[in-house]
Amino acid sequence: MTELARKPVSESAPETHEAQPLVEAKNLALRIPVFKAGDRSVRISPSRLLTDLYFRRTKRAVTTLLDDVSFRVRHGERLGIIGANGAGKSTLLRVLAGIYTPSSGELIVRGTAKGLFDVSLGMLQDATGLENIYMRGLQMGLSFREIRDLVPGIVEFTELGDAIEKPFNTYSSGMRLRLAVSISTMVEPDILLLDEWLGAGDARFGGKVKDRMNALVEKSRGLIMLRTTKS
Ligand SMILES: Nc1ncnc2c1ncn2[C@@H]1O[C@H](COP(=O)(O)OP(=O)(O)OP(=O)(O)O)[C@@H](O)[C@H]1O
Repeated sequence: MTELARKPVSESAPETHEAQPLVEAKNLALRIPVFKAGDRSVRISPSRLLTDLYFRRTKRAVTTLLDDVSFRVRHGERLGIIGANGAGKSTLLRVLAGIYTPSSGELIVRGTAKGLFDVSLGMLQDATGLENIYMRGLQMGLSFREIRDLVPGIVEFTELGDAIEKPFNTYSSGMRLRLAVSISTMVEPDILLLDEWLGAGDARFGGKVKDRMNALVEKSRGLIMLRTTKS
């Protein structure tokens, strides 16, 4: 396995040559250390020490979430990744979106790869809906001016009205979902990463979300979508 690099994933996405794949993953692996609750404690009880010694437990375990994953996605292609619960599908999307850096292997992403998954991730509980729009927009690489231009459309889509000025932690779960989905769909990525098809809120809002997602799918140059198998 080659030591990795998520090769320059240019956010300012130069027009890529259509002959080049949008995504090239070669032998990707992701290994992360897993801490047990007691690992960070300075107190070690004698019984805990003896148990760890008996089972020959090392202090830090490393778990392999992805191993030897290779694939390509070309312009116009739609790739479905099917696997059982816990197979590593969402983890793979997070690697493609740049949230996790692979431990080894090679990943080339030509263009912007953004996902409609973990939609509520990164919301600031004490900040208002509007402030969260700005925060998430900046995290997505947009400028203040770009966000400001997008705000009216986002706010309208949420149908939150004046509540957009209220703190996120005062929102109902349906309101949170509306805001999160509206923010997550505000930019059109080149490569769209979908974790199952999102069902959002009530039936009417769910219909709006479906329409918006269909539009994003049509505009994207490539699509990677997850589906969980039953067993
Ligand atoms: N940050 C983490 N630390 C430790 N283990 C993790 C972490 N994230 C995921 N895992 C583990 O990695 C495995 C893969 O998780 P992942 O969420 O990618 O699976 P999935 O295929 O998307 O599952 P599902 O269909 O249930 O959503 C699981 O066993 C999960 O417990």
